[in-house]
Amino acid sequence: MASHRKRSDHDLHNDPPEPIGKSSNNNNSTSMSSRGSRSKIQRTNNVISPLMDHADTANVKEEIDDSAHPTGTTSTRNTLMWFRNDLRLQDNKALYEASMRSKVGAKYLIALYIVSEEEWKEHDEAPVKIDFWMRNLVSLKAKLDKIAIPLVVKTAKRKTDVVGVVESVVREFDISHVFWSQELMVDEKRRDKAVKNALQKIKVHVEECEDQYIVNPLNVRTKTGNPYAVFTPFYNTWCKLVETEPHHLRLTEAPDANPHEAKDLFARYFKATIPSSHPHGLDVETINNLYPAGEDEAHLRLNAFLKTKVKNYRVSRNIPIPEGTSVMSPYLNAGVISTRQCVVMARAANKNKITTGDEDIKSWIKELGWREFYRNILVSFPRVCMNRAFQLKTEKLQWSNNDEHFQRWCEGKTGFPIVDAGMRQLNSIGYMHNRLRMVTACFLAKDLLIDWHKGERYFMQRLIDGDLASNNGGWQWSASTGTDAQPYFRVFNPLLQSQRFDPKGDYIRRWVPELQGLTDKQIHDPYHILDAKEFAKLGYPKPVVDHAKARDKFVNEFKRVLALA
Ligand SMILES: Cc1cc2nc3c(=O)[nH]c(=O)nc-3n(C[C@H](O)[C@H](O)[C@H](O)COP(=O)(O)OP(=O)(O)OC[C@H]3O[C@@H](n4cnc5c(N)ncnc54)[C@H](O)[C@@H]3O)c2cc1C
Repeated sequence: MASHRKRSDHDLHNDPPEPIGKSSNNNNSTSMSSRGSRSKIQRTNNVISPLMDHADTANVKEEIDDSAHPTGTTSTRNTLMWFRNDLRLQDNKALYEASMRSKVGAKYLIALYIVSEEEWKEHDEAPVKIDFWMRNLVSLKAKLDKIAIPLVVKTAKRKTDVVGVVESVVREFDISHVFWSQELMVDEKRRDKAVKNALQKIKVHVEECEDQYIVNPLNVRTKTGNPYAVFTPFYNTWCKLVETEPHHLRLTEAPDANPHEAKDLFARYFKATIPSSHPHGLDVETINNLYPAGEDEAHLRLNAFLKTKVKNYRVSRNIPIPEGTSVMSPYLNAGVISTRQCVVMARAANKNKITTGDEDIKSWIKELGWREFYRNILVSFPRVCMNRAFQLKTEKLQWSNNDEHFQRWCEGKTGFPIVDAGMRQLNSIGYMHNRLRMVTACFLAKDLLIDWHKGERYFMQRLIDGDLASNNGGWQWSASTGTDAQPYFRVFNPLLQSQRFDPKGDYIRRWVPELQGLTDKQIHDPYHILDAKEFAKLGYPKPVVDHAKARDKFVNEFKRVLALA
C-alpha cells in the first residue's frame, strides 16, 4: 500500500465545515486555531461517538503529520465512505478520495453500508443477488478490518429512512465529509439528492464520485453533441476517448489504513457480525460454489478467463455449454470489480490495445463496451428507468394478456426445449447465458406477444447479475423497442437457434431432464419428431404456440403500430 499518493483532480479544495454540536468538537476546533501554520497538529479522540465502547480513550492524543495538506487546512473530524454497489477496496474512486481526505485532514475513515430491504424489493432486486451482496460485504469487512477501518452496517426499515440513517451515522461518528459513488438510476439519484440536502443542512460536505462507467456518457457524444443511440458509433467514439485520454483507464489504489488505535476505538464494529447471507430458495452450496464472494475471487476469475477461455471467445461466447464466457457479470454488478479494471487487464493481455491486436480479446472488451453503452442510454435517456420504451411509438403495441403462457414461460414449460432450458437455468442458478437471454426474451415478446416489461421484471427478480441498464437494454433490444434493436421482422426461430448454438443438445440435457434420453436430433424438437405415444411418455409439454403463426402475428402487430406513427 502506497503511503504517499497524489490527490486526484477530483479534489477537496474547501475547508472542512466547522464542527457542530458537541463541546468536544469545539475543543478540537480550538486546538486547530493555528492549523495552517504548523506541520503537526494534535488529535483529540474524545470527539468520537459517545456510543463508543471506549470512553476511557477520551483523552488519547496523537500527533499526525499535516504537511501534506495542500490548502494547509485541517480538521479533526471523521470521514465516511458509504458503500453501495461498489463493494471493493481497489479502484474505488469514492473510497480512494475518502481515504485521501481522511489522510490529510481528518482522523478516521469509517465505512457505512445500509441494508434497505424495502428499497430492494421496490427495485425487484433478486434474493440471490442480495445474498451475493451480503457475502461480498463480509469479505469486504474482512479486508477493511485488516486496515483498521470499521464497517458500520445499519438498517433502513423503509426506503425513506435512508436519509435519517445516514444523518444519524454522521452525527454518531462526528463526520465532516461523506463520500459515495454516484448512481445512475433515477430513484437512486433522488435518494442521494435527499441525503445530500439533509447533510448539507448540517454543514457536512458530500462528494459524489463518478465511478459507474469508464467514460462519462455526457462526454461520448455525436458531432452534433447528441447522445448516441446506436452501439457501433458509440463504441468507436468511446474507444477513441479511451485510447487518447489515458486518465480514463487510470486505476486508483486501495485506501490507507486508519491509525492503529482505531482498532480499539471502534472495537465494537470490528467484533460485530454482519448479515452474511440472505434467503433465496436456491441450493445454497451450488450458488456459493458458482459465485464465491470477494474481490480476490473476482480477480482470480478474471485472470483465469484472460489466460485460457478468452482465447476462443469469439466462437465460444455463443455456445452455452461448456461455458465460454467469463461470468464476471455478478462481480461487475455488485461492484466487486470495476469495468475499468476488466478493460485494463484485458488491454494488458493485448499489448495495451483495445481496437487492434487479438480478435478474441478485442471482442471481449467490446462486450464491456455494451455495458458502457447501456449505461450511456440510462444517463442520456432516463425515461428507460421509468418503464418507458426507448422507441416511444412501440408503446402502442397491443400485447397479449395470456397469463397461462406467461406462467409456462417463467417455469420453462413452453414445449420449446431451448427456451425451457434457458428459463430453468435462470430459475436454478440465478444466471442465464447471453445467447439464451436473447432467445428467451425474443420468445416472450415475439412468439407469445407478451409485454417485454413482464419479462424484464421476471429476469430482474431472478438474476444474480441483474442490472437495470443491461437488463433493460437487452430486453428492449430483443423486443425491437429499444436502441440498436434488432428489426421487428427478425424473430428468432427457437428450433434453428437450438440446432445452431446447442448442436448436440448438451445444454438442453443439462437443464431439461425429461429430454435427457433423446438423440441429438430429436432433442431440439421432440413434439414434431417423435410419434404421439413416445412424446407422451416424456412428460414434456406440447409447444405453447406455433412459431410461424406467432411470428406473423407479431410482425403484423408491429406493422400496424408503425403505420400509426
Ligand atoms: C434480455 C437480456 C437481459 C440481460 N440482462 C442483464 C443483466 O441484468 N445484467 C447484466 O450484466 N447483463 C445482462 N444482459 C447482458 C448479458 O447477457 C450478460 O452481461 C452476460 O450474459 C453476462 O455473462 P458474462 O459475464 O459471462 O459475459 P461475458 O461474455 O464474459 O462479457 C463480459 C462482460 O461484458 C458485459 N456484457 C456482455 N454482454 C453484454 C450485453 N449484451 N449487454 C451489456 N453488457 C454486456 C457484462 O458486464 C459481462 O460480464 C442481458 C442480456 C439480454 C439479452
